[in-house]
Amino acid sequence: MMVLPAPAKLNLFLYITGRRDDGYHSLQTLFQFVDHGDSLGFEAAPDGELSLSPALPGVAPEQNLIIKAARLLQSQTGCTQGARIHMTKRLPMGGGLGGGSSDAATTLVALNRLWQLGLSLQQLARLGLTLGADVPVFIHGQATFAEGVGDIFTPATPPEPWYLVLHPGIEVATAAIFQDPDLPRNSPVLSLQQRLALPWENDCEALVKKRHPEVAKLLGWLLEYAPSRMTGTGACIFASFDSREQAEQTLARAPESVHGFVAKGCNRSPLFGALQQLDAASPSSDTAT
Ligand SMILES: C[C@](O)(CO)[C@H](O)COP(=O)(O)OP(=O)(O)OC[C@H]1O[C@@H](n2ccc(N)nc2=O)[C@H](O)[C@@H]1O
Ligand SMILES: Nc1ncnc2c1ncn2[C@@H]1O[C@H](COP(=O)(O)OP(=O)(O)OP(=O)(O)O)[C@@H](O)[C@H]1O
Repeated sequence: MMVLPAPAKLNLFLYITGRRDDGYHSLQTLFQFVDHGDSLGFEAAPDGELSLSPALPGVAPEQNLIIKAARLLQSQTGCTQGARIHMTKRLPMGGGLGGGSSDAATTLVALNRLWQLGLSLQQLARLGLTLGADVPVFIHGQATFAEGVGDIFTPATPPEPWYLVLHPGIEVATAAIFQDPDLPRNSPVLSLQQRLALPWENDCEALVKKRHPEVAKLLGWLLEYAPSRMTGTGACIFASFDSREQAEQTLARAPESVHGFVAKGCNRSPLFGALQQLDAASPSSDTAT
């Protein structure tokens, strides 16, 4: 079985700079990966058959982004092969950690390899964008300053601290936040250098705190220990630390009902480290470049 990670992302900052006529928002955001996430296992199956286990509570298999990604790849390439996919879900859903998008990205990269389709990362990213706004970032696997509607990328190398990520126990619907009239949408468009030099903020944070007091309460608690922010449209929040120990000590002090994890920031996605290990084990296998 080919086992590959589907890591979480953090939006180290997120500014909303406008709204297009189609309702999508223009953003300036800095993506970084962490070395914690879901894990997916892939095995070839005959006759185009696709299966996923275990099922994700509340998500019908055909709605799962893993199956959607696999079907998309089959239909776009005419591939008649199938796959049995096993999922170890660790990332909370609707957490702003990009779990669904990361699962879709890992599925596209893995099946391109398993089925020997030979698509480039560029081609996979273009397919992935139809599944979710963040899928291309996970496919390119490099920390990125994203602009436009999240589709214009400039590689970036922010510091790679240890993070404590906390989940306030609620799910935030991304679309509802983007539809809320109270969302600020007028941050200035600045260069990456300017953005890096200014304090890092998230334009969705005040609104999500207002709509979800659980987020406000937990963020207030975490800010006592370290600089902290929300990722994406929430609900998760994160704080950065110089050492793993400091992050773990803070997690140990968190209120009992709060779930969280400690992870290292990575400017290169753990997915690509895992693919390199597969290459080293079988150098002749097909790899997207
Ligand atoms: C804001 C981010 O969390 C930053 O990482 C993501 O770009 C959101 O990614 P996502 O949850 O995969 O979002 P999608 O499923 O693509 O879009 C969900 C909804 O968010 C809104 N949306 C999303 C991205 C964007 N640039 N403008 C938007 O207005 C749209 O209403 C869309 O229907
Ligand atoms: N494999 C999957 N993993 C997680 N969610 C999935 C998956 N497939 C479909 N979904 C659906 O997508 C929704 C969003 O899940 P996801 O974990 O990607 O949210 P998120 O972390 O808030 O993403 P983002 O940071 O991109 O806003 C879920 O509520 C669920 O209904």
